[in-house]
Order: sequence, then C-alpha cells, then structure tokens
Amino acid sequence: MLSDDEVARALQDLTGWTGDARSISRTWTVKGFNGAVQLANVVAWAANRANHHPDIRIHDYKCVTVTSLTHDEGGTTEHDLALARRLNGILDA
Ligand SMILES: C[C@H](O)[C@H](O)[C@H]1CNC2=NC(N)=NC(=O)C2=N1
Repeated sequence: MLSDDEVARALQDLTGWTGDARSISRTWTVKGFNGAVQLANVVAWAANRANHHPDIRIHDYKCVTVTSLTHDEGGTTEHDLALARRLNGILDA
C-alpha cells in the first residue's frame, strides 16, 4: 500500500484522477448513455488485460466513474496507479 503523500505525488501526473491511500477515482462525462456504456466496456477490457478490476459506475445518464483500489491490500497500490495511467493513455488519446 501507498501513503496519502505517495498517492498525492503520483496523482500530480495523472490528469483527472483524485484520491488518497484508500482509493483513486476519475469521472468521464460523455455524450450519452450509450457512450457511457461503451466507455465502461473499454475500462472493463483494460482491467481484464491487467487482471486488475476497478469499480465502474455509470451514473447521471452520461457519466462513468472509475474507482480503483487493490482489494488484496485494502487500499491504493502501484497496480491502481498503473491502471489509471493505462486508462488515461487509452481514453485521453
Ligand atoms: C487472483 C487475482 O489475481 C486477484 O484476485 C486480483 C484480481 N483483480 C483484482 N482487482 C483489484 N482491484 N484488486 C485486487 O486485489 C484484485 N485481485
């Protein structure tokens, strides 16, 4: 697990992500519900490839919030930061 300070430092280079030692999150807002479902599917695909599975919440019709923590360790780890970097690489392209 990482400390609040370590997570805060890492998040400086992760556009859109917030969080602390417990978990990290980012919300994407897209054009509509189907776009949100599509984005959630991209996240699920990347998560399966990484074998690291975040919470994915579709809400408010066209928003997707991804929350990542490492359940085996009970908080934020390098696995969560790696997934966040990967998702930004795919979705902010
Ligand atoms: C056995 C398997 O590798 C583990 O259960 C993985 C799968 N995906 C996971 N995803 C997340 N977010 N946290 C985990 O601890 C975790 N563990």
